[in-house]
Amino acid sequence: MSISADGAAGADPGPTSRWHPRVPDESEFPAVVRLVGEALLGGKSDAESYRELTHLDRTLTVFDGAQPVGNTTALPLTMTLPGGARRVSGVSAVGVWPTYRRRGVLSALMRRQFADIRERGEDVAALFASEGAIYGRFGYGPAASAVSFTLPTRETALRPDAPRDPALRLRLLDAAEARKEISVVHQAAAPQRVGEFQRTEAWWTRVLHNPPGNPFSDLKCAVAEDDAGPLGYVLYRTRQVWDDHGTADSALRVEEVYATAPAAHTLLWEHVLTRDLVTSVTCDMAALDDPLFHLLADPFRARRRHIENLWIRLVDLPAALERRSYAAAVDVVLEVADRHCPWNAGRWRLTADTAAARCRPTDQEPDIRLDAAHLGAAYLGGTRLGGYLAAGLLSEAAPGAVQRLDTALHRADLPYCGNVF
Ligand SMILES: CC(=O)SCCNC(=O)CCNC(=O)[C@H](O)C(C)(C)COP(=O)(O)OP(=O)(O)OC[C@H]1O[C@@H](n2cnc3c(N)ncnc32)[C@H](O)[C@@H]1OP(=O)(O)O
Repeated sequence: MSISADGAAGADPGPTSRWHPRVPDESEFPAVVRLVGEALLGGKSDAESYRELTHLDRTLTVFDGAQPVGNTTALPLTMTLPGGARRVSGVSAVGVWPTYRRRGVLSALMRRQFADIRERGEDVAALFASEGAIYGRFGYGPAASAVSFTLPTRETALRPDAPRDPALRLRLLDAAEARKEISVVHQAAAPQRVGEFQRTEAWWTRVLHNPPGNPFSDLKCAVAEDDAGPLGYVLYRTRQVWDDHGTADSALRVEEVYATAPAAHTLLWEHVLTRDLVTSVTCDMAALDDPLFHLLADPFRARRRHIENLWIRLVDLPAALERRSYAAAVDVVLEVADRHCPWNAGRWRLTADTAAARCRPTDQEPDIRLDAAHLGAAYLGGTRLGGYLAAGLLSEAAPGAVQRLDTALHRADLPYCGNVF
């Protein structure tokens, strides 16, 4: 029996599992789409839009006869990580047919997927979880948080000393027309934030899609630019509303803001906050440390709600720890429990400084005993191992070892991914 991050010691869906995941073929894909749509209670178009993004050879499906009963895929994402951008497996489209749940289908899929990811030479997997209780047992840890928020426009203003540049201009256009310009801004902004990934054409098609039946307008885009070109953009939708007295009460929903200069950021937010007829601006997802929260004259006016963002899994633990950058020197022996990637389990000596890192097997006594999920949570620098220590979920034999490791893993920015996958 092994310990796991969720404290459970459940059934091990090892090679004796009755489920044998395999790559589906093109003719089977429509049934896979239906399975994922049904499991996630998503609309048909939701699931279908995955086809463009899905690489069949990175998809695994469990069949019972001809019927697909479980699925997962690993999207190839070039994600910004501490240490630079590299290929990450973006795990998505996870679903089990409702009459097959709790019979080990997901466990069989996860186990096979980890082996495939490792074989491809990718050391980190990332996902957005539908529920918090699913992925800890598989060695994923909650690595990033985000906020959604609402701003009542009549009570909201930006600080007078917010950076403003008279050389900047703003253009409002249909989002599809702006595709090329804004992709350049996004490409430049993504490396600045741990957790963001570079968007392919298929991703842009998905981001700029206008779903039928949406009560909000088609996507609009405001681009902030100077003579050298675009420096930022905001994508948003509006909904025209008149209250019972015939007074304008319209809503504006910000889908995303990316800027490579602080003054562009100010200009874009001032644009959405001052659109005529709008009384409330909402944003479904933003980084916890989005510059906007510092720029508001009264930050209390932003009604914020905490939401979960990326979960991270170190599939090849020594490779992932060696490829990471560190904020301070550390020399620590870790004893890692890993039920689903047994090649990670055991003792590792991590020796790192701000220039390089080395992670090798050792038989030295451990300083910290923890689960692979704890290292996944801490990997992006947004979750402190000290929290798990305080909760009694990991232990340290050498006093201060967790604090030293947290210091080395520290990042000045908070991790965030602006694209749910
Ligand atoms: C990255 C993404 O795509 S996120 C989307 C995830 N998908 C969904 O939420 C769709 C709806 N749910 C489902 O399709 C399924 O219930 C799944 C995929 C969450 C789980 O699939 P199952 O085949 O039932 O999981 P499986 O039987 O392998 O369970 C493994 C273990 O996880 C536990 N578990 C599975 N799902 C959950 C859950 N939602 N909450 C709590 N525990 C869970 C099981 O009890 C079992 O525990 P044990 O090891 O202690 O016995």
